[in-house]
Amino acid sequence: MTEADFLAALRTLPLHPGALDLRDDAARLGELVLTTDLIVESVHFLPDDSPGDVAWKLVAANLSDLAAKGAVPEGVLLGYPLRDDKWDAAFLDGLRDVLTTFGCALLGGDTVSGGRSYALTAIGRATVSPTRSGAQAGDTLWVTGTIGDAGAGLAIARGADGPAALLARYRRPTPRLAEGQALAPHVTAMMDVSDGLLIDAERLAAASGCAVTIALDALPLSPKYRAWGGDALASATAGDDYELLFTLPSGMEPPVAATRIGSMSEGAGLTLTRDGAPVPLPPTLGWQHR
Ligand SMILES: Nc1ncnc2c1ncn2[C@@H]1O[C@H](COP(=O)(O)OP(=O)(O)OP(=O)(O)O)[C@@H](O)[C@H]1O
Ligand SMILES: Cc1ncc(C[n+]2csc(CCOP(=O)(O)O)c2C)c(N)n1
Ligand SMILES: [Mg+2]
Ligand SMILES: [Mg+2]
Ligand SMILES: [Mg+2]
Repeated sequence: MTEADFLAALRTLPLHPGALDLRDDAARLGELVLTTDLIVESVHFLPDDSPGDVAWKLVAANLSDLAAKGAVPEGVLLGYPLRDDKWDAAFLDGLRDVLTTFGCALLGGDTVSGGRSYALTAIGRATVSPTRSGAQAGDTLWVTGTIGDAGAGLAIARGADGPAALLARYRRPTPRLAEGQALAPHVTAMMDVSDGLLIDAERLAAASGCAVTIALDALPLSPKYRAWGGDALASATAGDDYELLFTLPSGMEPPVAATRIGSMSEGAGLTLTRDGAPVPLPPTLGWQHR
Protein backbone atom coordinates (compact mmCIF):
# COMPACT_ATOMS: atom_id res chain seq x y z
CA MET A 1 0.00 0.00 0.00
CA THR A 2 1.16 3.55 -0.61
CA GLU A 3 0.66 6.35 1.89
CA ALA A 4 -2.23 7.65 -0.26
CA ASP A 5 -3.89 4.18 -0.33
CA PHE A 6 -3.62 3.91 3.45
CA LEU A 7 -5.13 7.38 3.97
CA ALA A 8 -8.00 6.48 1.61
CA ALA A 9 -8.64 3.34 3.70
CA LEU A 10 -8.51 5.37 6.93
CA ARG A 11 -11.26 7.61 5.54
CA THR A 12 -13.66 4.64 5.72
CA LEU A 13 -13.21 4.56 9.54
CA PRO A 14 -15.26 6.76 11.86
CA LEU A 15 -13.79 10.24 11.29
CA HIS A 16 -14.12 13.14 13.72
CA PRO A 17 -15.36 16.35 12.01
CA GLY A 18 -12.20 18.02 13.32
CA ALA A 19 -10.11 15.61 11.22
CA LEU A 20 -10.94 17.73 8.14
CA ASP A 21 -11.40 14.46 6.24
CA LEU A 22 -7.68 13.67 6.76
CA ARG A 23 -6.91 16.10 3.94
CA ASP A 24 -5.20 18.81 5.95
CA ASP A 25 -2.07 19.58 7.96
CA ALA A 26 -3.70 19.27 11.35
CA ALA A 27 -6.95 18.55 13.14
CA ARG A 28 -9.07 21.25 14.76
CA LEU A 29 -10.90 20.96 18.08
CA GLY A 30 -12.40 24.41 18.67
CA GLU A 31 -9.43 26.76 19.01
CA LEU A 32 -7.03 23.84 19.47
CA VAL A 33 -4.94 22.63 16.53
CA LEU A 34 -3.40 19.13 16.77
CA THR A 35 -0.83 17.45 14.56
CA THR A 36 1.50 14.46 14.78
CA ASP A 37 4.50 13.47 12.65
CA LEU A 38 7.15 10.78 13.09
CA ILE A 39 10.68 10.84 11.80
CA VAL A 40 12.55 7.61 11.04
CA GLU A 41 16.27 6.95 10.59
CA SER A 42 17.31 6.54 6.93
CA VAL A 43 13.88 7.79 5.82
CA HIS A 44 13.78 11.32 7.27
CA PHE A 45 17.35 11.74 8.54
CA LEU A 46 20.68 10.03 7.97
CA PRO A 47 22.23 7.55 10.44
CA ASP A 48 25.16 9.92 11.09
CA ASP A 49 23.01 13.02 11.66
CA SER A 50 23.56 14.36 15.19
CA PRO A 51 20.98 13.65 17.91
CA GLY A 52 20.48 17.40 18.36
CA ASP A 53 19.62 17.78 14.69
CA VAL A 54 17.16 14.86 14.90
CA ALA A 55 15.40 16.49 17.85
CA TRP A 56 15.31 19.81 16.00
CA LYS A 57 13.86 18.32 12.83
CA LEU A 58 11.24 16.35 14.77
CA VAL A 59 9.91 19.45 16.50
CA ALA A 60 10.33 21.81 13.52
CA ALA A 61 8.43 19.50 11.13
CA ASN A 62 5.50 19.38 13.52
CA LEU A 63 5.51 23.10 14.32
CA SER A 64 5.45 23.71 10.56
CA ASP A 65 2.01 22.07 10.45
CA LEU A 66 0.86 24.38 13.26
CA ALA A 67 2.25 27.31 11.23
CA ALA A 68 0.13 26.21 8.27
CA LYS A 69 -2.95 26.61 10.46
CA GLY A 70 -1.88 30.00 11.75
CA ALA A 71 -1.56 28.53 15.24
CA VAL A 72 0.51 29.62 18.20
CA PRO A 73 2.29 26.54 19.64
CA GLU A 74 1.04 25.51 23.06
CA GLY A 75 3.00 22.33 23.79
CA VAL A 76 4.28 18.99 22.54
CA LEU A 77 4.08 15.29 23.45
CA LEU A 78 7.21 13.24 22.66
CA GLY A 79 7.50 9.53 21.77
CA TYR A 80 11.11 8.50 22.41
CA PRO A 81 13.02 5.20 22.07
CA LEU A 82 16.06 5.13 24.40
CA ARG A 83 19.42 4.45 22.71
CA ASP A 84 22.54 5.06 24.83
CA ASP A 85 23.45 7.65 27.47
CA LYS A 86 25.49 9.85 25.13
CA TRP A 87 22.88 9.87 22.35
CA ASP A 88 19.98 10.40 24.74
CA ALA A 89 21.73 13.32 26.48
CA ALA A 90 22.56 14.98 23.15
CA PHE A 91 18.96 14.51 21.98
CA LEU A 92 17.76 16.20 25.18
CA ASP A 93 20.11 19.15 24.54
CA GLY A 94 18.71 19.51 21.01
CA LEU A 95 15.16 19.25 22.31
CA ARG A 96 15.79 22.00 24.86
CA ASP A 97 17.31 24.14 22.10
CA VAL A 98 14.43 23.76 19.61
CA LEU A 99 11.66 24.13 22.21
CA THR A 100 13.29 27.28 23.60
CA THR A 101 13.86 28.71 20.12
CA PHE A 102 10.20 28.37 19.13
CA GLY A 103 8.67 29.16 22.53
CA CYS A 104 7.12 25.76 23.04
CA ALA A 105 6.92 23.55 26.14
CA LEU A 106 6.70 19.84 26.85
CA LEU A 107 3.28 18.43 27.78
CA GLY A 108 4.23 14.75 28.08
CA GLY A 109 4.99 11.73 25.95
CA ASP A 110 6.22 8.16 26.21
CA THR A 111 9.65 6.52 26.59
CA VAL A 112 10.36 3.04 25.21
CA SER A 113 13.18 0.82 23.99
CA GLY A 114 13.34 -0.22 20.36
CA GLY A 115 13.92 1.22 16.91
CA ARG A 116 15.03 4.56 15.62
CA SER A 117 11.77 6.37 15.03
CA TYR A 118 10.73 9.47 16.92
CA ALA A 119 7.19 10.76 17.30
CA LEU A 120 5.85 14.14 18.27
CA THR A 121 2.38 15.56 18.70
CA ALA A 122 2.19 19.34 18.63
CA ILE A 123 -0.76 21.29 19.98
CA GLY A 124 -1.43 24.93 19.22
CA ARG A 125 -4.16 27.53 19.39
CA ALA A 126 -5.68 29.59 16.61
CA THR A 127 -8.75 31.82 16.52
CA VAL A 128 -8.61 32.06 12.72
CA SER A 129 -7.40 28.83 11.14
CA PRO A 130 -7.28 28.32 7.36
CA THR A 131 -7.65 24.92 5.68
CA ARG A 132 -6.23 23.49 2.46
CA SER A 133 -9.69 23.50 0.93
CA GLY A 134 -10.67 27.16 0.61
CA ALA A 135 -8.88 28.17 -2.61
CA GLN A 136 -11.09 29.42 -5.45
CA ALA A 137 -10.65 29.78 -9.20
CA GLY A 138 -8.96 33.13 -9.84
CA ASP A 139 -6.91 33.07 -6.61
CA THR A 140 -3.16 33.59 -6.82
CA LEU A 141 -0.68 31.03 -5.39
CA TRP A 142 2.27 32.06 -3.21
CA VAL A 143 5.12 30.50 -1.25
CA THR A 144 7.28 31.91 1.58
CA GLY A 145 11.10 31.77 1.60
CA THR A 146 13.06 29.73 -0.93
CA ILE A 147 12.56 26.13 -2.01
CA GLY A 148 15.01 23.37 -2.92
CA ASP A 149 17.64 24.30 -0.36
CA ALA A 150 16.88 21.31 1.88
CA GLY A 151 16.88 18.92 -1.08
CA ALA A 152 20.36 20.17 -1.98
CA GLY A 153 21.28 19.86 1.71
CA LEU A 154 20.32 16.18 1.66
CA ALA A 155 22.59 15.59 -1.35
CA ILE A 156 25.38 17.41 0.50
CA ALA A 157 24.73 15.36 3.67
CA ARG A 158 25.12 12.27 1.47
CA GLY A 159 28.57 13.43 0.35
CA ALA A 160 28.10 15.96 -2.48
CA ASP A 161 30.08 19.21 -2.32
CA GLY A 162 28.15 22.27 -1.25
CA PRO A 163 27.78 25.03 1.34
CA ALA A 164 26.94 24.51 5.00
CA ALA A 165 23.93 26.84 4.65
CA LEU A 166 22.14 24.36 2.37
CA LEU A 167 23.01 21.47 4.70
CA ALA A 168 21.54 23.47 7.59
CA ARG A 169 18.25 23.87 5.76
CA TYR A 170 18.02 20.06 5.59
CA ARG A 171 19.07 19.44 9.19
CA ARG A 172 17.49 22.40 11.00
CA PRO A 173 14.42 23.66 9.13
CA THR A 174 12.61 26.77 10.42
CA PRO A 175 8.84 26.48 10.87
CA ARG A 176 7.28 29.71 9.55
CA LEU A 177 5.20 30.34 12.68
CA ALA A 178 5.09 34.15 12.61
CA GLU A 179 4.32 34.15 8.89
CA GLY A 180 1.52 31.60 9.35
CA GLN A 181 -0.08 33.66 12.11
CA ALA A 182 0.12 36.85 10.01
CA LEU A 183 -1.23 35.12 6.90
CA ALA A 184 -4.08 33.15 8.51
CA PRO A 185 -6.73 35.92 8.44
CA HIS A 186 -6.05 36.73 4.76
CA VAL A 187 -5.46 33.47 2.91
CA THR A 188 -8.17 31.42 1.23
CA ALA A 189 -6.13 28.22 1.74
CA MET A 190 -2.77 27.38 3.29
CA MET A 191 -0.51 24.36 3.91
CA ASP A 192 3.17 23.74 4.52
CA VAL A 193 5.48 22.17 1.95
CA SER A 194 6.91 18.90 3.31
CA ASP A 195 6.71 16.41 0.44
CA GLY A 196 7.56 18.74 -2.45
CA LEU A 197 6.06 21.93 -3.83
CA LEU A 198 4.38 20.21 -6.79
CA ILE A 199 2.77 17.30 -4.92
CA ASP A 200 1.69 19.61 -2.10
CA ALA A 201 0.25 22.24 -4.47
CA GLU A 202 -1.67 19.49 -6.23
CA ARG A 203 -3.08 18.42 -2.84
CA LEU A 204 -4.14 21.98 -2.01
CA ALA A 205 -5.82 22.25 -5.40
CA ALA A 206 -7.56 18.87 -5.01
CA ALA A 207 -8.78 19.73 -1.49
CA SER A 208 -10.15 23.02 -2.88
CA GLY A 209 -11.76 21.48 -5.97
CA CYS A 210 -9.60 23.64 -8.29
CA ALA A 211 -6.87 23.30 -10.89
CA VAL A 212 -3.47 24.85 -10.20
CA THR A 213 -0.86 26.31 -12.59
CA ILE A 214 2.72 26.89 -11.42
CA ALA A 215 5.32 28.93 -13.33
CA LEU A 216 8.67 27.16 -12.96
CA ASP A 217 10.52 30.36 -13.79
CA ALA A 218 8.79 32.15 -10.89
CA LEU A 219 10.00 29.73 -8.18
CA PRO A 220 12.03 31.41 -5.43
CA LEU A 221 15.48 29.75 -5.57
CA SER A 222 18.20 30.96 -3.19
CA PRO A 223 21.45 32.35 -4.64
CA LYS A 224 23.29 29.49 -2.85
CA TYR A 225 20.98 26.90 -4.44
CA ARG A 226 21.51 28.41 -7.91
CA ALA A 227 25.30 28.61 -7.39
CA TRP A 228 25.27 24.97 -6.25
CA GLY A 229 23.72 24.08 -9.63
CA GLY A 230 20.20 23.33 -8.48
CA ASP A 231 17.36 23.77 -10.97
CA ALA A 232 13.73 24.76 -10.56
CA LEU A 233 12.17 21.38 -11.30
CA ALA A 234 14.39 19.58 -8.75
CA SER A 235 13.59 22.24 -6.13
CA ALA A 236 9.88 21.74 -6.68
CA THR A 237 9.90 17.98 -6.11
CA ALA A 238 12.56 17.53 -3.38
CA GLY A 239 10.47 18.34 -0.30
CA ASP A 240 11.71 19.01 3.26
CA ASP A 241 11.20 22.75 2.61
CA TYR A 242 8.81 23.56 5.48
CA GLU A 243 7.77 26.78 3.76
CA LEU A 244 4.13 27.94 3.59
CA LEU A 245 2.12 27.58 0.39
CA PHE A 246 -1.04 29.71 0.26
CA THR A 247 -3.66 31.29 -1.94
CA LEU A 248 -5.01 34.84 -1.94
CA PRO A 249 -7.90 36.48 -3.75
CA SER A 250 -6.71 38.05 -7.01
CA GLY A 251 -5.13 41.48 -6.49
CA MET A 252 -4.35 40.99 -2.79
CA GLU A 253 -0.74 41.25 -1.61
CA PRO A 254 0.45 39.05 1.30
CA PRO A 255 1.32 40.72 4.64
CA VAL A 256 4.66 38.81 4.78
CA ALA A 257 7.53 38.31 2.32
CA ALA A 258 6.48 35.67 -0.24
CA THR A 259 6.72 34.93 -3.96
CA ARG A 260 3.81 34.61 -6.35
CA ILE A 261 4.32 31.32 -8.19
CA GLY A 262 1.01 30.57 -9.88
CA SER A 263 -2.74 30.66 -9.85
CA MET A 264 -5.88 28.62 -9.33
CA SER A 265 -8.53 27.99 -11.98
CA GLU A 266 -11.68 25.96 -12.67
CA GLY A 267 -11.08 22.23 -13.14
CA ALA A 268 -8.59 19.84 -11.59
CA GLY A 269 -4.91 18.91 -11.67
CA LEU A 270 -1.53 20.59 -12.01
CA THR A 271 -0.12 22.46 -15.01
CA LEU A 272 3.52 23.58 -15.13
CA THR A 273 4.73 26.41 -17.34
CA ARG A 274 8.06 27.89 -18.37
CA ASP A 275 8.13 31.26 -20.17
CA GLY A 276 4.34 31.10 -20.21
CA ALA A 277 4.16 27.81 -22.15
CA PRO A 278 3.08 24.47 -20.65
CA VAL A 279 5.85 21.93 -19.98
CA PRO A 280 5.47 18.17 -19.23
CA LEU A 281 5.10 17.11 -15.60
CA PRO A 282 8.02 15.18 -14.07
CA PRO A 283 7.43 11.45 -13.39
CA THR A 284 7.09 12.07 -9.64
CA LEU A 285 5.79 15.29 -8.10
CA GLY A 286 7.28 14.70 -4.65
CA TRP A 287 7.73 12.33 -1.76
CA GLN A 288 5.24 9.55 -1.02
CA HIS A 289 5.86 6.76 1.54
CA ARG A 290 5.27 3.23 0.30
N1 LIG B 1 -1.74 6.95 10.27
C1 LIG B 1 -2.63 7.94 10.27
N2 LIG B 1 -3.73 7.88 11.04
C2 LIG B 1 -4.64 8.89 11.03
N3 LIG B 1 -4.53 9.99 10.29
C3 LIG B 1 -3.44 10.11 9.51
C4 LIG B 1 -2.43 9.10 9.44
N4 LIG B 1 -1.49 9.49 8.58
C5 LIG B 1 -1.87 10.70 8.13
N5 LIG B 1 -3.03 11.09 8.68
C6 LIG B 1 -3.78 12.32 8.43
O1 LIG B 1 -3.79 12.57 7.03
C7 LIG B 1 -3.73 13.97 6.78
C8 LIG B 1 -2.55 14.27 5.88
O2 LIG B 1 -1.38 13.83 6.55
P1 LIG B 1 0.05 14.18 6.02
O3 LIG B 1 1.02 13.49 6.92
O4 LIG B 1 0.12 13.96 4.57
O5 LIG B 1 0.09 15.75 6.26
P2 LIG B 1 1.30 16.58 6.78
O6 LIG B 1 1.68 16.13 8.16
O7 LIG B 1 0.94 17.98 6.58
O8 LIG B 1 2.44 16.16 5.78
P3 LIG B 1 3.87 15.54 6.14
O9 LIG B 1 3.66 14.32 6.99
O10 LIG B 1 4.43 15.23 4.81
O11 LIG B 1 4.62 16.60 6.88
C9 LIG B 1 -3.66 14.64 8.14
O12 LIG B 1 -4.97 14.97 8.50
C10 LIG B 1 -3.14 13.53 9.05
O13 LIG B 1 -3.56 13.69 10.39
C1 LIG C 1 17.65 10.20 4.60
C2 LIG C 1 16.58 10.94 3.88
N1 LIG C 1 16.15 10.53 2.68
C3 LIG C 1 15.16 11.18 2.03
C4 LIG C 1 14.60 12.30 2.58
C5 LIG C 1 13.48 13.04 1.86
N2 LIG C 1 12.20 12.88 2.53
C6 LIG C 1 11.92 11.85 3.35
S1 LIG C 1 10.37 11.95 3.99
C7 LIG C 1 10.06 13.37 3.14
C8 LIG C 1 8.73 14.06 3.22
C9 LIG C 1 8.39 14.55 4.58
O1 LIG C 1 8.19 13.48 5.47
P1 LIG C 1 6.75 13.05 5.97
O2 LIG C 1 5.83 13.10 4.80
O3 LIG C 1 6.90 11.67 6.52
O4 LIG C 1 6.39 14.04 7.05
C10 LIG C 1 11.15 13.74 2.38
C11 LIG C 1 11.21 14.91 1.48
C12 LIG C 1 15.07 12.71 3.84
N3 LIG C 1 14.54 13.77 4.48
N4 LIG C 1 16.07 12.02 4.47
MG1 LIG D 1 1.88 19.68 6.49
MG1 LIG E 1 2.16 14.15 8.52
MG1 LIG F 1 4.45 13.49 3.89
